[in-house]
Amino acid sequence: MSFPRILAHRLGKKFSRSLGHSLWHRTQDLGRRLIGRRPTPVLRAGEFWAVRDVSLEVAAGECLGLVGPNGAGKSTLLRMLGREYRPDAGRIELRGAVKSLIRLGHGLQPMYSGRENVYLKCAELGLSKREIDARLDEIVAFAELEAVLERPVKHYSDGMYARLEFAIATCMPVDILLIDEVLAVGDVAFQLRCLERLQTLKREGSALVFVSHSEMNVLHVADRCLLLFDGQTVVEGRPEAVFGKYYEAVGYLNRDLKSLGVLPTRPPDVSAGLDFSGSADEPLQANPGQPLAFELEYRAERDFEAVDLRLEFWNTAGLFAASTLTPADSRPCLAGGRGRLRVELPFLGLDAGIYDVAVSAKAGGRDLAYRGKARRVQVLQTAYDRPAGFGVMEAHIWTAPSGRPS
Ligand SMILES: Nc1ncnc2c1ncn2[C@@H]1O[C@H](COP(=O)(O)OP(=O)(O)OP(=O)(O)O)[C@@H](O)[C@H]1O
Repeated sequence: MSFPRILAHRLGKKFSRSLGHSLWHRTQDLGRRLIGRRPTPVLRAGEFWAVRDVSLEVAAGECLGLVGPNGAGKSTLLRMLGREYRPDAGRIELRGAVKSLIRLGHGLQPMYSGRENVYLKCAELGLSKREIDARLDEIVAFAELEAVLERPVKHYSDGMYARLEFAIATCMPVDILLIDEVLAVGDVAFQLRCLERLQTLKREGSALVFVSHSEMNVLHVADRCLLLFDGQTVVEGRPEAVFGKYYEAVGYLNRDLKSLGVLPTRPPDVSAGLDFSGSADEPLQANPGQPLAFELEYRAERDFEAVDLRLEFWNTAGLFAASTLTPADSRPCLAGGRGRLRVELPFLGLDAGIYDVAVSAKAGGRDLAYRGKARRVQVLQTAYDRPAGFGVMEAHIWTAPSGRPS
């Protein structure tokens, strides 16, 4: 049975807005601690609460996500849990060894090779030489660094460095793992491997606290989430519900952003005289902001005139990301039997990630088909300055052999 590994009760952490105040207050706090008293629970001149009155509990085998806008207090809370910051209020009880993955890029020896770092860091984690020998290949394969294993890690890119550090830190079960936005440096494939690794750690009984701005990553791994605003918990609950509230709150606070409302769920597959075969092949690879073209296979029980086709893109966490809008003159007529449709999107308005492409078909006001997983598309991370995200995309569709409609 799972038991709480982390218990935090009414945690608070204050910071000062200026260095002068900070030095003065720290000296006062030190004086109080020396005589066995806690720092004053009231705010002094220039101070503010970075985290205030936050309570949480994380069981073995569970992952708690911490979400919220920049400056909400997520990292400060995590650092208190990792004993890096001493709380100014409240108390923390940790049952088991704690591993923090808060700032990747500081934990390796720059002059040593990747291989030497694996041995050094794994030995620090308590593994014997024989145990490290047995894990070396797996760690290196996970980080995909076979080709550079003998190079000093100071010559690694930021992403390579972070991959090795993550692979080493998670190569064995840990009681409590604190993770702060460390996946952001890796490419999409590595992020997915990391999420799977975190799932494995959960199954092995680790308690995880995971800070991320990536909704997809949080939904993948977190069982519950806390939404923080201005250092305080405003909502706690299932990740989907917490993100729903988060969007609502952001819309409310900024006034000019609309609430996204209730997130739709993927409908069941339907086939009424028309069906699309799903494809479990390798995902199609695409780039944000670039065109995307592919073919879809269908089977129609009879001829259908002017079929209105719509594509939907659902991310791997099952969240709706985008759909297409097809011009009225781009409604193909489908001949009975088997056939293929050619689909072209001139501009792919999606962020990096893996998406299931769902296809829905209507004709004469009737639903003919809905196929939730007709294709898979992997949108690659290219540049951060390309427009991408939620939205509606233009699409042109026609029957494959006969070419473009006139
Ligand atoms: N060492 C520090 N000294 C003074 N202020 C700090 C310190 N660390 C954090 N803060 C402040 O505390 C508040 C909470 O910061 P924190 O880094 O915890 O937020 P966050 O939710 O992790 O933000 P982000 O999403 O941008 O990483 C912010 O106002 C930040 O400026």
